[in-house]
Amino acid sequence: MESALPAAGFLYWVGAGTVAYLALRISYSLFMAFRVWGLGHGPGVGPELGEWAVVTGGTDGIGKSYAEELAKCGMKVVLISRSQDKLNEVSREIREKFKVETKTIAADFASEDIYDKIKTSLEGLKIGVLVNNVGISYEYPEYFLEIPDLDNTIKKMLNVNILSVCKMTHLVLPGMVERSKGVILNISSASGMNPFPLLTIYSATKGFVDFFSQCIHEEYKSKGIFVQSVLPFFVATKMSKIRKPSLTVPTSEAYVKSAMKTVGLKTRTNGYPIHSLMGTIVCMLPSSLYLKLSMYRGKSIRARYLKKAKKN
Ligand SMILES: CC/C=C\C/C=C\C/C=C\C/C=C\C/C=C\CCCC(=O)CC(=O)SCCNC(=O)CCNC(=O)[C@H](O)C(C)(C)COP(=O)(O)OP(=O)(O)OC[C@H]1O[C@@H](n2cnc3c(N)ncnc32)[C@H](O)[C@@H]1OP(=O)(O)O
Ligand SMILES: NC(=O)C1=CN([C@@H]2O[C@H](COP(=O)(O)OP(=O)(O)OC[C@H]3O[C@@H](n4cnc5c(N)ncnc54)[C@H](OP(=O)(O)O)[C@@H]3O)[C@@H](O)[C@H]2O)C=CC1
Repeated sequence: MESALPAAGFLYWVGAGTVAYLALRISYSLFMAFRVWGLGHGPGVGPELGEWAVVTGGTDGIGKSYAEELAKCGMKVVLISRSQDKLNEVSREIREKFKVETKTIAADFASEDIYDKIKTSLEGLKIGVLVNNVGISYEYPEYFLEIPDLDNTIKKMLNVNILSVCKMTHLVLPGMVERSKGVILNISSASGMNPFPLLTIYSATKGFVDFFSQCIHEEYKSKGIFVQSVLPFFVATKMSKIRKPSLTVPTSEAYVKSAMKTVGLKTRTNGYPIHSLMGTIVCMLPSSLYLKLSMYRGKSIRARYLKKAKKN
């Protein structure tokens, strides 16, 4: 009986400590959410950082929306993607709508020999913002060994999702450091925060982007550089193949408008209020439960995709 009492006291303090810790974490998250999305603040970007913004994969989806938001802030925009026709069309739209200068570079980030051309095209530009947005995912969630053309997929996905982030940062960061200012926005994914089976290679590349962003921010924040890791859940774009936006699946325009409010305030963000809530819940789940749920989710999308493919 006597020896049970100190144990009960110990458990009491462990319990109280855990409750206090969770209460503090939740209050801090709510305070930050209110500060970012409730109070709002001016754009954390603009020509004062350097007149040009560079957006990789800037002709569709999330990248196109970043290019438009940055142009709205008065920045000149460089768009980089594969198709010159799409580049011409989107850059014309941006020039006409926002009255800013634009530049285009046609390059395929699946290749490794494009960076000399990009370097030459960017020479002499004062780049204030780099958005490392380009990324590719699976056609549909699939088991590792069943991925069509696996060897080629591995190489392509690593080049587009990882190599592009490192190489573009290498090209742009020296100028930012020289001018002691600059913002780098790296588009990771919620599947880079927590593993997402059946999107295994993709999820792992996005984990790389998240770690890379956090480390570079820590290395260069004292030089006036702000690096952000953006971790969206599903957004309605060609990549997700979700056609109809919903409460949890915003359009890319709504997503980016919201994510831009976090620039300068948060080094890691899910970018959208409901996505942040989802991120908080997911991070509190035991990892075995999370993995079971995400595997279940992946399997159900896979089944729907394969059923649809069989019909067509
Ligand atoms: C609060 C959270 C609490 C607990 C969570 C617990 C556990 C965690 C579980 C899941 C984790 C959650 C999110 C994942 C994390 C990160 C995701 C990041 C994604 C990312 O980074 C980008 C990608 O890589 S996307 C993956 C690659 N692309 C694909 O796999 C495309 C596959 N999809 C398709 O081919 C088609 O969409 C389809 C065949 C599945 C359906 O097409 P269709 O018949 O044409 O139907 P609709 O497009 O009209 O859609 C109908 C409804 O289905 C929903 N839906 C469609 N696609 C998806 C999808 N990929 N993921 C989720 N939901 C999808 C769509 O919203 C419609 O819903 P309703 O309106 O409700 O009917
Ligand atoms: N949509 C979603 O649900 C989520 C997306 N993300 C991330 O957001 C980023 C953008 O995704 P999203 O907007 O959905 O993608 P989209 O497929 O809608 O757009 C992709 C853009 O990248 C360009 N692009 C694709 N492949 C290459 C390549 N090899 N070389 C050069 N450019 C290329 C495309 O232009 P073109 O085809 O002309 O080359 C297009 O401009 C990605 O990094 C993705 O991982 C993260 C979480 C969720």
